[in-house]
Amino acid sequence: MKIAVLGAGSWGTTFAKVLGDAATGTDRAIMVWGRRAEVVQEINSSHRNSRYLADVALPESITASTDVTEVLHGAELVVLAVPAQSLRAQLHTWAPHVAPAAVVVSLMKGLEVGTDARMSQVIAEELTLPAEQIGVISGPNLALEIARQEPTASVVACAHAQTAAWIAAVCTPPYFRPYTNTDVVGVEIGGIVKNIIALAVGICDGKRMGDNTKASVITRGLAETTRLALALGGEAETMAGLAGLGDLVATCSSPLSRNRTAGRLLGEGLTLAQVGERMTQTAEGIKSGQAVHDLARQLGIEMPITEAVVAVLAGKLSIDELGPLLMSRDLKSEGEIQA
Ligand SMILES: NC(=O)C1=CN([C@@H]2O[C@H](COP(=O)(O)OP(=O)(O)OC[C@H]3O[C@@H](n4cnc5c(N)ncnc54)[C@H](O)[C@@H]3O)[C@@H](O)[C@H]2O)C=CC1
Ligand SMILES: O=C(CO)COP(=O)(O)O
Repeated sequence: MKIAVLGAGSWGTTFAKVLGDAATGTDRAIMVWGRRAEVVQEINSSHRNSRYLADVALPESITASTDVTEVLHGAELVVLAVPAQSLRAQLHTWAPHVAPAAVVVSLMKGLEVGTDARMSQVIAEELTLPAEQIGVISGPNLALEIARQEPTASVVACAHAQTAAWIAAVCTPPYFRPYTNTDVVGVEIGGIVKNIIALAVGICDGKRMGDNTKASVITRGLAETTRLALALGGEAETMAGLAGLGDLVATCSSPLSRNRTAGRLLGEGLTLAQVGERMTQTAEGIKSGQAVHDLARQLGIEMPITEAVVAVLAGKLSIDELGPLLMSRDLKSEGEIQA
């Protein structure tokens, strides 16, 4: 079996390792596409990607190339792990090389700015694939912890349960346990919005705020994530699961999170441009925030934390105004779905 992983960053490389470790001793071949020749060369010569994964050793079944034609040739599973805003343009180039029967899986947690499309929708449009060939993987999945083989659960979602089960069976090494779900919308929305909530929690950290404050942001963040997911046809149970609550907790708690780190730097007083200079990896919430905000507006959904974070990112709200703005909202019942 051949598997193509497009994107040799933190999560793409880690997921390639998951795929390799899930099939030790078989003839599975995993080929990774990377933009940078030096990253590709290091994977091939030393079985490492030190730029993203320090000294983690990669399985020998993984090879890499900068030539996407070679990587996609004969791949029955194609895994996509590039920054969300770059996916559509990349798929224009990649589409002719994807086998018509291939199952395509998104690892990405972003919403496309301008179209408000989820990554599974971008894939469906650009590759003209049916829903049964499109999967999404999301959950509390900080790449470096998984690369270090720390036990982790995740969610494989596909509208067709059989495809989800097939994908899950392909990516189950001893340290990674995927659960299946047919709620693609809920799984994707959970992964997208938690990045924005993590920016807010990071801001709290940067302002040296305590755990009550952060737990309040996380919990109300889940409430607004759930509102959006339900409005789009997602399920409340998904939001209480690994791709909702699970990912939100992991991302908002971990110093490994790029989104929380970006928020912390903003909270410490750096400008967005200065944060951008410091970050070497993708913090999807910074760009997706605007798309989530636009989508919520269109649907008439209140997402106050997202709205406030987006205003901060746009320079329309100062960090010091953020807390008082959220605290002065009208009082309401916790049970109100539209609150
Ligand atoms: N790192 C993590 O812990 C996790 C990341 N994700 C998601 O996976 C996706 C990929 O993230 P990471 O691998 O962490 O990011 P990363 O920043 O570590 O790597 C991104 C990769 O995409 C490449 N890239 C950058 N701009 C590009 C462009 N315009 N066209 C094509 N390739 C480009 C980079 O060279 C790099 O190989 C994101 O949507 C992220 O939210 C999801 C779960 C865990
Ligand atoms: O999605 C992630 C964990 O599940 C990674 O979060 P960050 O992109 O904030 O690092």
